[in-house]
Amino acid sequence: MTTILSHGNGKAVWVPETVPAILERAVRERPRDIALVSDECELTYAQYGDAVARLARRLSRHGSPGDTVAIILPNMAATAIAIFAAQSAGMVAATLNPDYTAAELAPMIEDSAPACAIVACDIHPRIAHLFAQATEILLVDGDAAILEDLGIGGEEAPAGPLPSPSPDDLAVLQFTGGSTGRPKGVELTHRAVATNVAQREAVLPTHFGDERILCFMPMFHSFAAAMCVNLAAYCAGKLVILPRYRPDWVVEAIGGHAITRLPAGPTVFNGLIRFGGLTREGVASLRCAYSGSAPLGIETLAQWDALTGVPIYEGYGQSEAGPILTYFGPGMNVKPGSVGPALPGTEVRIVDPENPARDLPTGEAGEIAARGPQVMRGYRSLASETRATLHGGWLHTGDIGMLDEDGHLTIADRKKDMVLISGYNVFPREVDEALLAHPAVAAAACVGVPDSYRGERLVAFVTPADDGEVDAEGLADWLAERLVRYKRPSEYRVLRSLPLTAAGKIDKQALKRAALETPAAADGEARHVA
Ligand SMILES: Nc1ncnc2c1ncn2[C@@H]1O[C@H](COP(=O)(O)OP(=O)(O)OP(=O)(O)O)[C@@H](O)[C@H]1O
Repeated sequence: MTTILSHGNGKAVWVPETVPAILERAVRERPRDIALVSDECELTYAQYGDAVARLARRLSRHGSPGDTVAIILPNMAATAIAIFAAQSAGMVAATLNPDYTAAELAPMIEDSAPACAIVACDIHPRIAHLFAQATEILLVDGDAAILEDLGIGGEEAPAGPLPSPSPDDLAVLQFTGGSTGRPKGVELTHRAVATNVAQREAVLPTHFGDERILCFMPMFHSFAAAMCVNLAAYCAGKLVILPRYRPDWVVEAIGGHAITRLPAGPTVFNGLIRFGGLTREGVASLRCAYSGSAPLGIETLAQWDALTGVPIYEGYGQSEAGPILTYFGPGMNVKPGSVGPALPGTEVRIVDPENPARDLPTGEAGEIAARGPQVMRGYRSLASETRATLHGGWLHTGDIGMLDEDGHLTIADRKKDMVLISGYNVFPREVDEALLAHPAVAAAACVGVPDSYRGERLVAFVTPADDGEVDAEGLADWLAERLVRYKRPSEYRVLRSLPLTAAGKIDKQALKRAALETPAAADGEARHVA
């Protein structure tokens, strides 16, 4: 059975009840269309569906519905196949970052307690000891090898259908990006994930059977799972998978595959602008780009627009929310710096961070709370964190933001990144934006560190644009014209590049650690100005 989700301007979209149903529709309606393209393979929807069914059968032999399947693969077609296969077998897909060290993966594997693990051959030797004896390990030596192993394209008859999981069963165990601490395992049901795909569709409609989507964002992360893997299957589009982000590969793939949709994080848009290989003609096939997972600078948006003319729609969410809560879409009055209105079926409130029962008025900054079908069931094995995050169906996001009179949300910062200087709340993101607007700055991030006099102070990290020079005094003068004194950093450090998390966000934890070290730290040159 399918249901209809009504949307602001009256359009109705299909709401799948489970995640496998998304792929099943594409297989049924577009069997001969190309579904997946990677370095090693090109699969039609019929072959994609067949590969998923065969792998699901194999997984079912080694585990039961409700068991977890750990998927530790780089970006490749097998990753998408493995996710759908686990879910089609009624099991729970847990995608883990293949670049993590064994020590980083250990707690996630312990929390997942996987019945099966699908692991890349070259990664396996260094993590083999983390799995329990009973875990069945399927090794993957490239897309071509796994497809051959599954018998895809051979003479064998296609595998028959599998029993469907129910909407309230768990579909995904999604580990958070770890930007603010140890990654937490978020439990999402089929209903949460499948409804969230339809909610996104209601705001950002696709053309069924006529989309080409580029995937270079890490597939283990919730953004790529939603905006690449599930989005492509929902619209029966072609998913072109790159092993990772490299600006020249991205530019080449956009032209070579006539890509229509480009999901990316802000650091990618920045990188592509600076790469210099983008032309209007080169991106003529793009209908739009999607930004999410971290703040898109107003400056980046303006530069991208001037260079390409392609709209970027920005949204906001977190792994705990299926993962999307808000998005701008075509036909909306897009306001730079804002992340759009709540998706249909989603409520967003701003509450007092000290007293979550108290709503704050329009325009006032407070903690973002959200409610909707996409919200998680809870964190795996972290009952007290779950109780602290979910109250009566409301997800307390740990992000600070405000709503305007149109119901559009603006993110000020993460609660954990907010800094208290001489009794004033300072959002480092506002200072980052002001620094980014300086023509000599390519990237900027400020972090708070303890200060015996002011309580906390800000340390700014910047990278120079085009390998030029950034002058700390110049930056201080620039900010003096734009920000009140207490918001200005007390120290500036210049780095060749800013550290990124595995999900491609600026790693503020690493910067905090660097800020606490002696000023003449590692990679950069430190200059005190106040
Ligand atoms: N458009 C956006 N603008 C600003 N911040 C965003 C945006 N989209 C997402 N974010 C940030 O990313 C967070 C969600 O990221 P994710 O679920 O990957 O985990 P993480 O927060 O990076 O890691 P952890 O929860 O482990 O610290 C949000 O809570 C928010 O802080």
